[in-house]
Amino acid sequence: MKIAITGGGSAGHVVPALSVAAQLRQGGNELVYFGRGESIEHDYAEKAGIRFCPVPSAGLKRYGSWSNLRMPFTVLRGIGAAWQAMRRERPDAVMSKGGYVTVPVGIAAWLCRVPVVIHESDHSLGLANRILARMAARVCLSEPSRSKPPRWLARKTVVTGLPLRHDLADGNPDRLRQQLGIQPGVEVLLIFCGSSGSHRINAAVRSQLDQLRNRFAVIHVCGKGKLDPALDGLPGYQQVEYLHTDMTDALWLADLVIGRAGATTLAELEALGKRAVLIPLPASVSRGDQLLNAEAYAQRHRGQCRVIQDDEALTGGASLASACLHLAGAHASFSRPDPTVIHQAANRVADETLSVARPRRRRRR
Ligand SMILES: CC(=O)N[C@H]1[C@@H](OP(=O)(O)OP(=O)(O)OC[C@H]2O[C@@H](n3ccc(=O)[nH]c3=O)[C@H](O)[C@@H]2O)O[C@H](CO)[C@@H](O)[C@@H]1O
Repeated sequence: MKIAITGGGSAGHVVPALSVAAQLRQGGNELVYFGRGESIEHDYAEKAGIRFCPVPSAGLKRYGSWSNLRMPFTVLRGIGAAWQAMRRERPDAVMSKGGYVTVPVGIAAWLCRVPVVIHESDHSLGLANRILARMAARVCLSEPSRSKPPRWLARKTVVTGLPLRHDLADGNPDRLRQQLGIQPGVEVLLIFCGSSGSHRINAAVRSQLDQLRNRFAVIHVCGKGKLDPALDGLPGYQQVEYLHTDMTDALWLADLVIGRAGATTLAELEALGKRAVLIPLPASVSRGDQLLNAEAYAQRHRGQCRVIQDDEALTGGASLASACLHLAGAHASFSRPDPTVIHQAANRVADETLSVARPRRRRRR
């Protein structure tokens, strides 16, 4: 079969999309990725060796912005580009992982009668998935819905779990420890805030570096363009913009993680049994799912997780440092993850996609 994958805007969508892609490829299926040109999805698809079809798209800014006026026209252009690519590529199904780029792709697939499977990681459907749910053949969820869905939606919904990064079972923490020159026995604090980093959390961490470095070797993933050159070479502190292939090793190496509460990040921390200080994205700048994600994680991992609100208290940084010191040395439940469990959700989404695929005739290239 030939499957088109789409999903983008942030790694929280792209990482799971690629783990489903890896399962599909293992089963001998042909892949093509639909996403925005020069984007995070383009980088990841290229690294995974998946052919890429660029599709223009734009999302709605939650704070009033003039660019919202242009958005419908960009989406229309995107539908046109995706429609043309769909007619050329003739995929048998589309697996759509969320993010605004999926809207023109999903609509074009629906117009071309290509079955679409969507996956939602969060507690409630994101805007793109809400738009595509009616057109989708299948709606995959990470966990059972908290509210009763309408009958038309319940009929096509399946709970698959959240596809975890496909190399999560293969971490090699010693390699990274050696590469970064961290002494054996020193506890490692890994800080990363989703895929783009957070100015506010970076500032809070930097204001407490002396305390944190006293207790931990600190690996700070700051986000693109968010490094502080003044801190280069500071003993016990390493800053990087982004971790690509090293991310799994960093997750394995970390004794404690400071992060946002994106669903993909939390699923990774959960799979590896990591202690965490979570600072969920506030409802003022999101639809509030991270608050629910963080609360649920803290309840499941009592004594191993602290949740701090992103407010004035965070800006001072002291609450962040004291939460880290409180959790330092706490008993952690890390265990080597079982690869079958790691690949389970990606496998299920791949199976759902193949089950709705409609084989079509393709022109010979
Ligand atoms: C601001 C926003 O809308 N965030 C949403 C976005 O999260 P966003 O994409 O920001 O973040 P997530 O925490 O869900 O996932 C981040 C992913 O990036 C990876 N990573 C991160 C940093 C790095 O240097 N290298 C790397 O590989 C992480 O391992 C993880 O796989 O999608 C999630 C899943 O739908 C939602 O729950 C979040 O609410």
